[in-house]
Amino acid sequence: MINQYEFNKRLGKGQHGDVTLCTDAVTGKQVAIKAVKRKNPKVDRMSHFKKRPIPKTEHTPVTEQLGTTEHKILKEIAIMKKCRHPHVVRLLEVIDDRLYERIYMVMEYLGGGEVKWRTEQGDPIIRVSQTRRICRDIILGLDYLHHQGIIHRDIKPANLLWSEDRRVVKIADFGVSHFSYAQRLAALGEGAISPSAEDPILMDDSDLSKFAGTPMFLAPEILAEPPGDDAATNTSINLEELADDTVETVTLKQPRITKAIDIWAFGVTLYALLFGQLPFHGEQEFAIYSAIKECDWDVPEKMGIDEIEVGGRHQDKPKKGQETEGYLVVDLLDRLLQKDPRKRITLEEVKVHFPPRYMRAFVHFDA
Ligand SMILES: Nc1ncnc2c1ncn2[C@@H]1O[C@H](COP(=O)(O)OP(=O)(O)OP(=O)(O)O)[C@@H](O)[C@H]1O
Repeated sequence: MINQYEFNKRLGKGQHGDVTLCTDAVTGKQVAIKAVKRKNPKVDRMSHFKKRPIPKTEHTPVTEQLGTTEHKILKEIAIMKKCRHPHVVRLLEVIDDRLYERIYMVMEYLGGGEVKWRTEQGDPIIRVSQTRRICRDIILGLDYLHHQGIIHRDIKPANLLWSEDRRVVKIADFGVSHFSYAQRLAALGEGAISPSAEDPILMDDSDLSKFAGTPMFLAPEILAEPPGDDAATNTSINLEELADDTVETVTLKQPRITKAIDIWAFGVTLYALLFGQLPFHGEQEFAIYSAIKECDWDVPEKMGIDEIEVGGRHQDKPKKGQETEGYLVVDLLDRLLQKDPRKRITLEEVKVHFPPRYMRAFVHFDA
């Protein structure tokens, strides 16, 4: 028990600690508590080993423990504290246990678990209509995050959690997320906020010198610069892990972290949910990276567990109003998986053509 929370059962294990289902003895409500050790010498040694000297940026690092477990957790907390949205997992309280050097993140509990995207045989596991609902929730959640200046950096099915009744999906896991003051300013208009109003830990952008995320979901602009020597140590990573669990952090010379990387990862996620497979393939990690950077993707004949006809990767443009669902899906994927981030569709554009409340099909484009 910690404060009024009774620990029930373990929900999962993250890199920095366990997530446990707990009951709030005062309200009787269930919550999920992530318990993290402030100091994790083993993880810190590994990240120190992987890290290169931090380049100077306009924002000076705010903490001496930069890059340590403690810094990562404090940043994750600062980011989650900013968020209050129906499609973003809510942080309810933080308990700082100085005696045992632990931080407890008390979060709302999402009882439906992670969004699953494939069967053991590698087939789709959900219906196309369900994928549409999940998409709507991600778009709304992501749009909110981007307006807050937050780039999630690890959008993938495993970081999307279902509510108990499976009506709602929420974006979770802000372990590698980044706060961009410039993006926040752009969303609000100049003069709307001052940097001093922000938590100093958020203003530290030294983490932009690294790419973080899950390899199969990384945007091509992140991979554009050849990864350093330390990336070579990753070549033996199991490909199944690459798709589901592994979060890599490798130093890059020129960061290109903008909100467009979340749009790309959303595109990969949409593809995964529809087809039960990923759009880019390769025997090894670097083959996958070059496929992401250089290759086009293809589509299976059918999508969803309901096996709806897709109609092929390149389809003739139908007359307005006569678009099949397959055509609309491929069109949307095409715009999400644009290799050039400047040409990639924005969430504003997706929303204009894809009003969430009237979502008959995936998207309607005039152009
Ligand atoms: N609010 C929540 N409600 C229900 N289950 C949750 C919640 N948050 C996390 N979980 C579950 O706990 C597991 C671990 O979550 P966590 O975010 O710590 O792990 P992770 O994704 O491996 O992150 P990291 O690598 O940053 O430690 C996840 O698999 C998730 O299913």
